[in-house]
Amino acid sequence: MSASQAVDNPQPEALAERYRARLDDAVAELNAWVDSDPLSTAAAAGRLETLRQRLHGIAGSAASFGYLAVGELAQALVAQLRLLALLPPPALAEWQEVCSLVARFERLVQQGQDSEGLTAAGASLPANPSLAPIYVVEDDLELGAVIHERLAAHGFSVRLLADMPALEQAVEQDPPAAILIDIELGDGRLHGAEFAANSLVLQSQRIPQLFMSAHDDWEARLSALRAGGSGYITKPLDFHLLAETLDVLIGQDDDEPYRVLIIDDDVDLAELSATILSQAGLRVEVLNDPSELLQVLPDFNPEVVLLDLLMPQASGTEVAAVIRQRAPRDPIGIIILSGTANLSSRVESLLAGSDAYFPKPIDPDMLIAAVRGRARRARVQRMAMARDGLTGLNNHATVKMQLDELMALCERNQRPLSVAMIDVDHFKQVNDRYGHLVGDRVLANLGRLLRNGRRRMDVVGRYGGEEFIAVLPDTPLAAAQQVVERLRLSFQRQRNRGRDGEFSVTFSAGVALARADESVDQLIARADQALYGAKRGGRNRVELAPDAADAPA
Ligand SMILES: Nc1nc2c(ncn2[C@@H]2O[C@H](COP(=O)(O)OP(=O)(O)OP(=O)(O)O)[C@@H](O)[C@H]2O)c(=O)[nH]1
Repeated sequence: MSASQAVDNPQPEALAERYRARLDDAVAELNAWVDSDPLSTAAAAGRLETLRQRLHGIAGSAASFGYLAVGELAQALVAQLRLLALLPPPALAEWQEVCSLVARFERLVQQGQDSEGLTAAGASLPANPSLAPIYVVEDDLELGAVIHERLAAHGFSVRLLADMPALEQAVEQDPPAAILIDIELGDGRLHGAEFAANSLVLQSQRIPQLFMSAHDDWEARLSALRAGGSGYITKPLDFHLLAETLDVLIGQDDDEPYRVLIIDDDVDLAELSATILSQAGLRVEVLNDPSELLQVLPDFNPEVVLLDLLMPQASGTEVAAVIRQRAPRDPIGIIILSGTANLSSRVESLLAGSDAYFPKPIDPDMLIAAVRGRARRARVQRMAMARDGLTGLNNHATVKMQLDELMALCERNQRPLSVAMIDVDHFKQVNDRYGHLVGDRVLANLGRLLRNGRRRMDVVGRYGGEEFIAVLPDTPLAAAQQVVERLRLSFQRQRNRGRDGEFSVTFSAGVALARADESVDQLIARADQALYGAKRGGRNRVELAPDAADAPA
């Protein structure tokens, strides 16, 4: 295979078969080794190390193929072989333990799978071309294919790469949304992390990196951290946890500069602070008269306001109080700068709602750090307030506000806009049969699918309970229908884990095209009407609301 090639992804059934053959080979090799009286041969140490590595690979991958107990036993064998290698021969008691573990390993392999393994469903989800892919570097190709399959079922588009040079090349050609690297590539225990740490290509890009490893030790975690890893996940992989971790890593990717409003009657000082902050990459607006505050706040919507304490029109303390009164729940940061070291004015300004009080002159680095830190926190908190806690999607109020803005924009530009209301089918039965937590997970999966399946300009949100909304600007009805159909098929293929096995869930959807002069509520009501039609028509389908041309008069 050439360095830049992505790995072809074999069918899951073939993979399962291949994995079983790999286990059988390992059993045969272990038995041959035990029979060869290894304690007395000179080449024993080398062979033992090869076997140990082989078992280590199995320990990391077996659970993903449904051999949970085999994986656990392989782990125990690895530890026992390590011990054997350390002790001076003949370590008879340890050797007997190895023999008994090998016999148990063989029995477990013969018993077959004991947990959820690889199946065909979900293997061929359509990749969403508008979503930047996740690059996965895994030289155990079977495990790589499982990761590919599982992440695809969670709505990610995945590209599998066999080694780090292939990753570098792929990243240069087409940067991914995130990278998942097996830390133990090739022969080295930390090769993946070491390569990443020394790779100019990877270090020069700000792509989130996540490392996976069969080890959970300090050295491995530290090397992943030093390589720039933002996450570390252990094998056997919990794919839900992996998907959630990737969600967080990808969600952190926010390039929009922080916004700072400076209010200071001293024009020169205000300009100085503005220059320092602009050069640090922040967006800055300056007001020399605080009475203009209420006009500027809604449009500029800063994350931080930097206030002078003593101004002729109003004190910084009063301005801080007005900002807090105007929106008591808004986590906007307020920093007061003052030449006076007077304790009572400091206390007063903090009581009025400011977050920090710094004496002038403030050191530029200190100013940047203070503003950035508060801006980041304000942005994260604002995002959390605008989002639904379970799915991470926009909540009801936010999505309606965004729909309102997008409808106005599309109408101004004479572009079509479609809205889809999506409702999980028979969701009550899911809760009743598998429990609320499993139901929550189904909703979270649908949320992820919608988020990952959308184009940049689309807005998706959780409208309530098990109902979701997708707003598709610049999209006529037929195209919207196709988008929602694709999502419907993907969702139906997702496999969810319940206490008595796997199950799949479907949704119904109604799609409506916005009419001129229609309100947000009217548009949503028509999409809801179409959704009702889809439910009545048997569920697991997408219905269209009649558009203007053939709508009843
Ligand atoms: N687990 C979980 N369940 C929820 C959540 N929000 C709403 N539900 C449940 O979703 C179910 C919705 O049930 P129904 O409105 O009767 O509809 P349905 O069973 O989905 O049936 P159809 O929509 O007619 O296909 C109710 O049992 C709610 O309790 C949530 O956040 N988590």
